[in-house]
Amino acid sequence: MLSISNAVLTRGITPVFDGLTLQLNEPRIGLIGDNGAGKSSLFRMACGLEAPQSGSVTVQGLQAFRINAQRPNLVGMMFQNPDDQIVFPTVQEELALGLTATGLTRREAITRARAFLATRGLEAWAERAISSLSQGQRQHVCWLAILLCQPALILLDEPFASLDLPGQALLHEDMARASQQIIVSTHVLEHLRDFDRVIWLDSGRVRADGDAEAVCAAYRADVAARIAARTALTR
Ligand SMILES: Nc1ncnc2c1ncn2[C@@H]1O[C@H](COP(=O)(O)OP(=O)(O)OP(=O)(O)O)[C@@H](O)[C@H]1O
Repeated sequence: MLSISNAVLTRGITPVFDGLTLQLNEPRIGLIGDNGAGKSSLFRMACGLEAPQSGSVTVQGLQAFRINAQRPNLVGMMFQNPDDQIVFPTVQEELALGLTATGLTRREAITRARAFLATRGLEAWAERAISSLSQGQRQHVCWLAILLCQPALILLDEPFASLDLPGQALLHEDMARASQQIIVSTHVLEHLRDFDRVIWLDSGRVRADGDAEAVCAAYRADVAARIAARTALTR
């Protein structure tokens, strides 16, 4: 599905990836690693927001930078910060945005968005101003927008970060039901327990890749060792 081949990405003078290669085909893939490891950058390349200076990134064989123009519903991305994503003032307009990209008129899209909110018991949200929602509620709106549009590949960048416990449980349930490929970056490793594959990124390189439990255990052990070394230094 998502193929990254020898991608080199540099931001200003900061090297992010220096020849990253990954074939991502499993239904559920987790991305873990320290702050700055490159998780969001990988997502930005995968949805075509950022192109590598060399190498290629394709989704279903289509160059990622062409997705927006040629198949806008191929990849759905949920940003770490919902305010980087939401463009419309009300919930129903925001949800309708992705639907209009699939060919519906604005009126049809709004009707569909309202009906969808009703199926989730959230009809009261339809005309609510986005600015009146909490951070977690905005993240929920971004997730609803993805569910509504049903993109083939879903990228979730720290989707649990602002959600309360019921919201996290709901997201889990929705993900379990979804038939699409989903790639999730998170610092909360428990969320990846049932995943098919986890990749640990370390300074833009793949440090470990494979079984979810094994990769998470390796990362936890590395973090514990670093903390212990730091504690020993400060004694
Ligand atoms: N807007 C930016 N301008 C310049 N460099 C950036 C920018 N955003 C990220 N970087 C750099 O790109 C590299 C990868 O960052 P990225 O955001 O992909 O990491 P991440 O793994 O998603 O981190 P986090 O866990 O904090 O979300 C880091 O070295 C970071 O400093």
